Amino acid sequence: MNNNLEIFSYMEKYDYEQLVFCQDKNSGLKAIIAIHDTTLGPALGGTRMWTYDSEADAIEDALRLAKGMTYKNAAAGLNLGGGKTVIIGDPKKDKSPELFRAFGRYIQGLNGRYITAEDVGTTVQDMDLIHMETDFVTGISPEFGSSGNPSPVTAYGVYKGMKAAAKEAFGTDSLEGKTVAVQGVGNVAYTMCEYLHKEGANLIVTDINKEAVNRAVEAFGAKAVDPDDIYNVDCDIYAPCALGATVNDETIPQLKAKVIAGSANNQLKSAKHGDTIHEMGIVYAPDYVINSGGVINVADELNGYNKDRAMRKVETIYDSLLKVFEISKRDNVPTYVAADRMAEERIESIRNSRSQFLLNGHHTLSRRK
Ligand SMILES: NC(=O)c1ccc[n+]([C@@H]2O[C@H](COP(=O)([O-])OP(=O)(O)OC[C@H]3O[C@@H](n4cnc5c(N)ncnc54)[C@H](O)[C@@H]3O)[C@@H](O)[C@H]2O)c1
Ligand SMILES: CC(C)C[C@H](N)C(=O)O
Repeated sequence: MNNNLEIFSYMEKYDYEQLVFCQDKNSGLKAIIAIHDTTLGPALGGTRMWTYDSEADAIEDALRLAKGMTYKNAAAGLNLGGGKTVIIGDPKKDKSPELFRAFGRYIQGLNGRYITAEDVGTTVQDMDLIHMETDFVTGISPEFGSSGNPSPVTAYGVYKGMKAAAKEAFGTDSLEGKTVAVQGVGNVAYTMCEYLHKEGANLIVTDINKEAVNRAVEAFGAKAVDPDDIYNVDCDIYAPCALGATVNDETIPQLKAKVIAGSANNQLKSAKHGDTIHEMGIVYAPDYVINSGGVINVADELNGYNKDRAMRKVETIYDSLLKVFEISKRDNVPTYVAADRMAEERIESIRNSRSQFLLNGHHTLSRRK
């Protein structure tokens, strides 16, 4: 999309269903809810709070992230569609109970077409405020019978997914003695490092936040490097766990890793970068498959949260990735294309199985009473 905001043509191109603008003067709420596809079920996706350079950037982010959730939820085998919200604002300064409650009322107005949860810049406490106005929110506090913060579960899924990628690249899924370069040791990556350390992996870490680095150095004996140096360190696995688009023209020539497996969303700057790393023989674990543990966990709340059941489902990320690698080899396509095929095939098969007429209260026969 460009700054001319050709919204409808963009929505048509990628087949978006709905874009909702939410404004509340009293609380300062400015939010955009994007619903991409609800073939599989209601759209579930987190709420990101971020300071955007322009409104166009915020709309584009909401749209891009919502489509990612359609693919993530489909690939994870969830009966959920894809959506996402961005709230324009600084999470350190602009939060208030009024803002999240106003936002909750907008979600309620969508009557279940969209269900939210945490994303970058929002917390369990924010979800609890939203919950005061709507039930269409997950990742709320455990005292409400909920699953709480999804990050540790995302971390477990990334760890399992990294093992699957290691199996593909090295012939064994053991990470003992492997060196993992971790970019960003925040909520997800810290717990991921715990699993890796326990298995005997060597860790190289970086973060723009010095405290986060020090914590990892102290707890796991990790080696610290400067943020710009993480790409060219000697390692087996590069784990992007901070921002998106870090696999790009500048970073790819520096990479020594044989595997890319981390939690960040939208790791490839563009599709061509997925093609390049494929040609180089790097095993890339597609981001939305490996980082789906959080959404799998919060989705479990919709059936009455059961932690064991959720964790068992998160473990299937290992097999999903093996399937992606198999499709990649079978069809001779990069793994990001293979993952898209896996997700699209599932959406299409459900769409087709739903073409049959079903009696409900909203069709023409209901007028005959
Ligand atoms: N939290 C979840 O459950 C979840 C689920 C799916 C995907 N993700 C994705 O995983 C990533 C990490 O999520 P999180 O919840 O751990 O976030 P977080 O904010 O807790 O951690 C990110 C860390 O990256 C650091 N960072 C930012 N820019 C950096 C840079 N240029 N170089 C090095 N470090 C940098 C930050 O200082 C922070 O410590 C995000 O991309 C998020 O979208 C998270
Ligand atoms: C529903 C949330 C747990 C989603 C999470 N923020 C993600 O990007 O997968």
